[in-house]
Amino acid sequence: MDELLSVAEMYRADQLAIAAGVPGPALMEAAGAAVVRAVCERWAPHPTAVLCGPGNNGGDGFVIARLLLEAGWPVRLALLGTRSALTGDAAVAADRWPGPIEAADPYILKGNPLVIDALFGAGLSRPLEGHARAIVEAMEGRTVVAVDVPSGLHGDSGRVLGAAPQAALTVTFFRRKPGHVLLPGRTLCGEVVVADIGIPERVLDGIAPQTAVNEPSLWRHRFPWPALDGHKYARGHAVVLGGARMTGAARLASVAALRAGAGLVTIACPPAAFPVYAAGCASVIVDPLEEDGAFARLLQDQRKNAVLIGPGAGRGAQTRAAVMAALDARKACVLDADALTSFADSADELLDRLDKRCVLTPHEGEFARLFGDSVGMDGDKLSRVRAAAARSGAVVVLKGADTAVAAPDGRAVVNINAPPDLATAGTGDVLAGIVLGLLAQGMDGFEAACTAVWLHGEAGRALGPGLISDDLAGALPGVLKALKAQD
Ligand SMILES: NC(=O)C1=CN([C@@H]2O[C@H](COP(=O)(O)OP(=O)(O)OC[C@H]3O[C@@H](n4cnc5c(N)ncnc54)[C@H](OP(=O)(O)O)[C@@H]3O)[C@@H](O)[C@H]2O)[C@H](O)CC1
Ligand SMILES: [K+]
Repeated sequence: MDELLSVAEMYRADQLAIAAGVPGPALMEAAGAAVVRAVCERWAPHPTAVLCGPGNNGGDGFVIARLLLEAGWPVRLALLGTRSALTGDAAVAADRWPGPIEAADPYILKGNPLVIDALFGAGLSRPLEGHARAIVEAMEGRTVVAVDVPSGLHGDSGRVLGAAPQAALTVTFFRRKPGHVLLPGRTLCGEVVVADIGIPERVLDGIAPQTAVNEPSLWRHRFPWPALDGHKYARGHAVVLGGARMTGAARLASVAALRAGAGLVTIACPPAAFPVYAAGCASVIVDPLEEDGAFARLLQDQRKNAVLIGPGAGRGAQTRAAVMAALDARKACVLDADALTSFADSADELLDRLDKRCVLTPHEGEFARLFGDSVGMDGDKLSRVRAAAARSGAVVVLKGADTAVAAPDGRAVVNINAPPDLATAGTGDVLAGIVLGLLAQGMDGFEAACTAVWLHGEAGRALGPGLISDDLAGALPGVLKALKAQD
């Protein structure tokens, strides 16, 4: 599993490693050596400036400068702050640096195309200002190798505090932090190398991380592959509420639910729209809702076990009533788009009714409308999605290029396989449909959401530039085949 450790958890990992007998200076030596290894694998020796900060990130810098010098590289080292203010392992590392210590002014970058950024790492505590900010800004246009994180990037949030350089390579230690995968951090880090510096894996038992990169090892063992002796009803009967006018959304979602493995999919729609839906995918059942209360009656069929409401549903009382009908019928639910926005003025009415069999799939705008009052929009993506899941009791998928998924019990993942090509109309409807298809097959809400987000990203990658949402469901068989081959 690819855990993501918060800054506090990373410090804990350090302490646990030291308590287990790995000396602090040995960790710093290994950290520096790992950076040098990564650098030497990518570049031939050329003039390099190592910028060291006042803490242990700077200590790593002193090790790196010494090892590069020993490897024959032309190296200059500059320190932000004074040598006498260095303490602990950083002071030990500075003692072992044989060369001059220069002042960290932008001029040191002149003539040094490669910059090792060891100014601030996990200990960044406030926005960069003044001198620190000036030297970070002066790195623009150079090839930057960041130690742990680009200085100014916060390891928990992925946000920039004041300024941060664009790194070509970031070498971090033991595990990545959320800031390496959340935007804009992920972009600023460039290539990320995770180095083993001798922290024993078992320290994770004492930390029990709750955050991970979304990858198949988290949920593959629960994927509902069809049984040889199964039949279609064993694979669930999913229902999609179709709207009167934006009919494409429900059609995209229904096909995606089928491709994700649901045994049957029904679109329930206004009678006037029946011909449009019926002319769509032949594998989808279309059921016109002839009179008031017809949707609730349709859901009385116990075999219909999962419901999607929102894509193209229209905003207002009718959609709110449909959501309440699905919740009253105790179906596994995916609520997306208009189903979320319809509760913008009465969020608590919805949030008080949800449970972990409900998956909400908002983008940032829908999230603000539904959770703006209870959770707020100031926090980073991971904190907000976690707070939203805790508030609602539901699984929340906060969509974007760095989609994050949280369960009400505190578990969360960040998804990293989605290409930018997925930023096109209708792809959210397809995602909602994949979640629906997995819920219909009995997957638990959090696992269904994580699986769906990953499958959606892989389908996007398989198609690449030029993809439109109509293509995505068709790419799922190939993605699923490859996933199955890994078993
Ligand atoms: N297992 C590991 O991950 C290992 C990591 N190592 C490296 O250690 C750093 C973390 O070191 P730490 O000393 O805790 O923190 P930093 O070096 O990142 O920064 C702390 C100093 O920076 C000052 N600071 C913080 N923010 C600012 C700012 N905006 N402007 C100016 N100065 C700032 C801070 O000052 P305070 O006043 O806040 O105290 C500190 O002086 C980790 O990232 C790794 O690189 C080890 O090598 C071992 C293994
Ligand atoms: K750094």
